[in-house]
Amino acid sequence: MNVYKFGGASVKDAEGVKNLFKIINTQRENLIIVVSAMGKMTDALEVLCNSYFGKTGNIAEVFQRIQDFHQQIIRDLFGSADSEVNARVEALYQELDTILKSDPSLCYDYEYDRIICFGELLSTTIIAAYLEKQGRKAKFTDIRKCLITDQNYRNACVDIELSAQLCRKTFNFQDTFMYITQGFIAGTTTNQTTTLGREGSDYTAALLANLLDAEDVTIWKDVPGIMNADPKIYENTEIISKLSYKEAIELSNCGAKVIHPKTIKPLQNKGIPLFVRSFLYPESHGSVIRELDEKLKLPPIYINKGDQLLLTLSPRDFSFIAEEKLSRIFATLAKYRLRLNLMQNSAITFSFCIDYNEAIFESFIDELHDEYEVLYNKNVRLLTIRHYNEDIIQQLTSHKNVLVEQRSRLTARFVVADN
Ligand SMILES: Nc1ncnc2c1ncn2[C@@H]1O[C@H](COP(=O)(O)OP(=O)(O)O)[C@@H](O)[C@H]1O
Ligand SMILES: N[C@@H](CC(=O)OP(=O)(O)O)C(=O)O
Repeated sequence: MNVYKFGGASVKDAEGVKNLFKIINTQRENLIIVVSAMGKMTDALEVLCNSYFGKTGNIAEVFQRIQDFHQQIIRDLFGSADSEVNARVEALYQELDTILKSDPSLCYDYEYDRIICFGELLSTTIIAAYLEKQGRKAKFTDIRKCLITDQNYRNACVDIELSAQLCRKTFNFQDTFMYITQGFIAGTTTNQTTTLGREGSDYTAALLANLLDAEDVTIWKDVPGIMNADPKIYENTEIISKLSYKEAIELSNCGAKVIHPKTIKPLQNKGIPLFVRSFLYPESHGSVIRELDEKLKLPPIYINKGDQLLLTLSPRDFSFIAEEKLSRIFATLAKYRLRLNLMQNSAITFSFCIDYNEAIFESFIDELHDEYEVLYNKNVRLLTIRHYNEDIIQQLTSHKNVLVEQRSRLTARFVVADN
């Protein structure tokens, strides 16, 4: 059995859906198709959720834009005559409308998950109907019934044992050899919707592959494979055709957007290969991530993580930054769900980089202020160079304002202020 994952970029319009059909149509093995929301629909649903929760009043307008986007794709795929797909999609709009007309609870994260899931529910409903129309029926499966998580809304943690049982029952391949299901979303034992963290559909594909012992996973992207840098930012990038799991974990963890960081572990645990291939050139092999015996000679790989906040804390009482202080700083980071992207300490300072988040910036700093003098730089970027050499460091950092620098045997990291 294989798992294919199609992200938002691959199904951003009717042409994308037709292309998905062409790709899966060549497949002869048992297959699970995992799909994300179409195009930028998760961003649009976030705006809708914020309007609903903050009662800002333009709910109807945003909701209409979301419906118009999907209706255009439906018209392009089915013409105006297909009433069945329209009925299914209309039922989803109704369900969402009912939520939007009720008063929100006090829990933003709960409201977020029950609204944001409609991106994936709409995309899989439309694509399932299109595949059926083309004569390649894929069984529509609501992942929320079998991928079970705790109630940590927006960043839920999967109950592996229960999900394994339920997923094996659901994806049993007895009456079909193809399923279509949603990435990113999941459910609780009490039928609440949860999500696995933004861009978590790659992770869903890896989880399903692990739970069902898939042969391999392919994620279809708008790039030829894993490149030595983001081809949308840098020129003259080259494809890396083979990578070890360990290397892939390091890259995604440093911010290489091409794979979600949580994706690799479930695959590594079962030795399942991950292919990253281009949906634009499906005949090309792309990249494969797997257990590798040989030591690969890799070119310098560089990752640019923008919109970072660099903070430097110095205790007001001039005491040392020791374990107790660090553990309190970590607890504050965990409270705000902030992930450390880089850290460095001296006797009386602790510096770290996190993703900048306007919504919590002030209260986070306020919380640290009593105990520390807090200095910060907004709008910096974190540049990571794996397998570095002096030439590439020179090329990427010369004439730049480097605020922090760290080097280990394989990795060099720089916090850079561009202005
Ligand atoms: N090293 C890299 N190799 C390839 N793509 C990369 C790399 N680093 C960042 N990217 C970016 O990742 C994007 C694909 O990931 P993403 O947009 O999350 O896909 P999707 O949402 O379709 O799953 C590419 O368009 C590219 O800009
Ligand atoms: N739609 C979700 C999940 C996801 O993984 O999407 P994509 O595969 O398009 O990155 C998001 O945008 O966060």
